[in-house]
Amino acid sequence: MDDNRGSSLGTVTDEELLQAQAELWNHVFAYTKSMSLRCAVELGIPEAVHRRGGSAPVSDLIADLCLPPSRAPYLRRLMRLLAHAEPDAAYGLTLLSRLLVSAPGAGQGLSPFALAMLHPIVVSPSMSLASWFRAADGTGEARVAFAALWAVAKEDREFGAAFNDAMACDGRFVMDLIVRGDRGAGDLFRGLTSLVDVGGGSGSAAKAIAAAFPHVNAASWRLELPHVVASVPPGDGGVEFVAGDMFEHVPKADAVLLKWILHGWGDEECVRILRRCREAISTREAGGRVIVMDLVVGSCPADARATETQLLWDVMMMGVVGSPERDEREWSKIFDDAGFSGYKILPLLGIRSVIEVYP
Ligand SMILES: C[S@@+](CC[C@H](N)C(=O)[O-])C[C@H]1O[C@@H](n2cnc3c(N)ncnc32)[C@H](O)[C@@H]1O
Repeated sequence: MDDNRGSSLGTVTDEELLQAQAELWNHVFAYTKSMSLRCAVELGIPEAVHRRGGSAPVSDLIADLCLPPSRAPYLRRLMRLLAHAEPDAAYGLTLLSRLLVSAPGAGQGLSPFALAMLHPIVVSPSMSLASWFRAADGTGEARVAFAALWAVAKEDREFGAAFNDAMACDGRFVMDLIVRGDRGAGDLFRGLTSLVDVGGGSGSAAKAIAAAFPHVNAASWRLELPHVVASVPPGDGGVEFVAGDMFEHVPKADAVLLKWILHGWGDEECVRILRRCREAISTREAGGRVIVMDLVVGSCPADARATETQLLWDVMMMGVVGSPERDEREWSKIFDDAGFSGYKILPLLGIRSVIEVYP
């Protein structure tokens, strides 16, 4: 194993690299915390917590603030992020509500200051989580609005190129760790004779797997949307591209890789994708499995900073794409609903995990 990355840094271990990546995300998504605080203030949460004597379960907040009941799981996520930084979540919220509602001498507290300083223009252009929370129950229009924002961003050529670069860069980063196998991840692809990388993007992950594991190389595909396939030169990286839609059909193979796919979709869509994957893979006895690379919220309980990064991702995904990250219980439910018989979570990628899901 060659652990020495770059002479100026001396020896950098895989663990440190993963920590550095999490730290980078903490900075990148720092605005998510401000966005969440603004949302809480706009919704009147500090006042509601204050009226309830300093603490209130989410169900009470939903009722007190007349928010649609369907928003309860999302409000729980928002409060989870806001409360996380405090050693004692309830105490932290009490303090926050005191500060914002009744700071001594401030008369009306500091809410107006927080609102001004956390104005959407400062925090995040054209995005108001609070209006999403207030949106009428069951309409889903806010999700559509966020999805539309996301789509506009993706249509922006500069953003599109940056997004694709980011994905390709992550594919190389993760696969380098896995392929070198220092963390026991090398076993993931052992024994497989074929693999489909569903939503494989630029293909950096599939290419790394094909190069490192020639037995998989014999029959590997990347399934991508037709316009993505059309944009890639033929013969790129020795991994064949297949144009298609993962909701309709996944080509047959021993295993399917879903790297950073499912966290972008709601539960129903995930179950549909996973059903197609289940139809595609070999039996469990023959080594068939779906390899999910995604975040399992709560997978690093002893590391408060890592957990914070997970919660930032959670609220960021909830706000931008409308689909939050999942904890183990939530993952387990969608695997069950898609007809899988079991799964194993391997916390191999820092704040992200590899989940092997068995037919
Ligand atoms: C977040 S990117 C992940 C890319 C890659 N797996 C990675 O981790 O770098 C999601 C990918 O899914 C692809 N995708 C979206 N909808 C799809 C569909 N219905 N069928 C196949 N691929 C799809 C997108 O084109 C995009 O490349």
